[in-house]
Amino acid sequence: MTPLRNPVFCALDTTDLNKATRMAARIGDTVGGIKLGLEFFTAQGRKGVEQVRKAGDAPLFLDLKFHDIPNTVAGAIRAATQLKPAIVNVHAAGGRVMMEAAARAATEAAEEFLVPRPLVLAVTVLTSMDDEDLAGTGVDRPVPDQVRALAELAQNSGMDGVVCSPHEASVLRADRGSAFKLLCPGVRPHGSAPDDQKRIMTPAEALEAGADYLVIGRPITAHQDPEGAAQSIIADLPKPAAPAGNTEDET
Ligand SMILES: O=C(O)c1cc(=O)[nH]c(=O)n1[C@@H]1O[C@H](COP(=O)(O)O)[C@@H](O)[C@H]1O
Repeated sequence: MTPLRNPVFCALDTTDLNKATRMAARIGDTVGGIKLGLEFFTAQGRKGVEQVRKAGDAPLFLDLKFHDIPNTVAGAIRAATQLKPAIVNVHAAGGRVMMEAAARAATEAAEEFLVPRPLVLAVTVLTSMDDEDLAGTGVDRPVPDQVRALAELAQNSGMDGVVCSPHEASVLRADRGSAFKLLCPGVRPHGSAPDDQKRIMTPAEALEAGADYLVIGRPITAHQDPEGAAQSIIADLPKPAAPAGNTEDET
């Protein structure tokens, strides 16, 4: 993936094409990337995605969270790859064979259609869920244990990284190494409402915990000044460490 200007993907969760296009035009050159997900795609489809990405001129995370039999997911990844997203995703709970098929489909589609290969990430446990919600699905271990197990499965199945909450970022960074991408929603600047998110941290805390990318939606899009909100979130991020050997001569 080409380097981003910063790690923040802004989620444009709306069914309204004009609203999404206007928002992309307003914040597209401030944020690191734009995320379009199920709400927008179900209403506006591929043409809508193309229109928003032209308006925003920022890398696209196409968040469709595929979870189906391997053949169906491979076909969906193939179709998604043609839209030239930087990132696509599937649910890790779809299992090893499904994730292997997804990774292979991204590689093959990129070669066939002469487009960049997107990163394929696996969603572990949704950031809107806590232990009780997870237990309700029949999984009795605590959320962090389930996230660690799904991340291991995802890495062994050829995923480029996972979607997790910032709460799990530091342990996954230690478990899975520095090359495995960690993309974290569930990010809220100080003073923002959690909304339906249950495992949250601030943008700075999430990056310090080891996140590579942050997904932030409503704290920007529902703000009365979305550009200002995005700029202030980005200004407060810790600066990346300078490369080794690049220290200034202080004499
Ligand atoms: O895959 C995702 O992007 C995702 C995974 C997850 O576990 N939690 C989560 O919130 N998301 C997405 O991240 C965005 C978060 O939006 P806000 O809660 O408005 O910041 C939404 O578009 C969600 O669909």
